[in-house]
Amino acid sequence: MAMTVRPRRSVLYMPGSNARALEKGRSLPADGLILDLEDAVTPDAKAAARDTIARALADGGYGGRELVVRTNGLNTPWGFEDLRMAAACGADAVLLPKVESADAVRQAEALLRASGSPGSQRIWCMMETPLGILNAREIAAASPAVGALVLGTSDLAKDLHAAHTAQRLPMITSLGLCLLAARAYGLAVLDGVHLDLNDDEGFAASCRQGRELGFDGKTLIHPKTIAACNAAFAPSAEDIAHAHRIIAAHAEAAAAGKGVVLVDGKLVENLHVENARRLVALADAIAVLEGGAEG
Ligand SMILES: CC(C)(COP(=O)(O)OP(=O)(O)OC[C@H]1O[C@@H](n2cnc3c(N)ncnc32)[C@H](O)[C@@H]1OP(=O)(O)O)[C@@H](O)C(=O)NCCC(=O)NCCSC(=O)C[C@H](O)C(=O)O
Ligand SMILES: [Mg+2]
Repeated sequence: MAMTVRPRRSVLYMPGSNARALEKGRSLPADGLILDLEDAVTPDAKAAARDTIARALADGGYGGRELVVRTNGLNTPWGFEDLRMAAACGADAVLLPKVESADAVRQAEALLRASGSPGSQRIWCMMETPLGILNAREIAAASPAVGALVLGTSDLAKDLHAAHTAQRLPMITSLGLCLLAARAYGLAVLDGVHLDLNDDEGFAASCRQGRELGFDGKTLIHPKTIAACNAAFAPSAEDIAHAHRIIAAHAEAAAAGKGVVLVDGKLVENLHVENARRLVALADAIAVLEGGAEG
């Protein structure tokens, strides 16, 4: 059975106020772009940034990259107008900041739909406050429109009074709760940003850890980190070859009336085949995206 998987290895934030960044986004090899109206934009630049994003999306040229607009909260002077623009701009998803309840998701969804947001436009939720993390399950289940949970580890570390450490132990409980909620409800889940742009080793380690934990990809703040992130979250050539061997060996066993088989001395059952199919589907989708990406 064919399986569709959308690659979300690397998702780059760019300030909506930075027209040069929005232009650059058309040729960067990120799987997704978050055009930000929230933390990266100063209050006096919010209205102009909203117009800049609307114009950039109307102009197009972003190829197969997934396009996401991060709005300000509805408890700010800009949230309502941001949602109205986001509903009409053609973005694939709207990213709500600091989501703490299912009600907040449903309120934003009602405003989006009333402003003309198409049914295909997803709602992504920033998970970045202690209450939001505690309510991860109800947020994930709030509406079929919810498409992804995105970790906001900077705000979260601040609110937890936690340190940013190499192993990220202070974050582990929160990462785990969001992963559980996302997987339980069939959502994508993206890891938070690595703030130190001079720390290549630490960045690589956090990508590795994110992938091992089960994240689909990582959010980024600078284009120079995209390639390493894409490599970390993509299946390797060996992974892909191994997945094909698992699928073939299991099919052969099934044809002989057996439900299990050994591959390289390891037991392979249906669940491993399912995993192998997902991995192959992801690799295929990456090949299509990279074949079609400009620049
Ligand atoms: C961090 C930066 C301010 C650094 O910018 P700059 O000094 O311009 O970097 P460079 O000179 O090295 O840039 C080289 C070229 O790359 C372009 N560039 C840089 N960053 C981006 C980007 N994010 N997207 C697209 N293009 C980018 C520059 O324009 C240069 O191009 P060229 O003219 O061709 O030389 C900057 O990187 C930046 O603003 N990053 C994004 C910051 C941001 O969005 N922050 C908010 C999101 S993170 C967050 O909120 C987390 C969450 O909420 C939480 O709580 O954890
Ligand atoms: Mg934040």
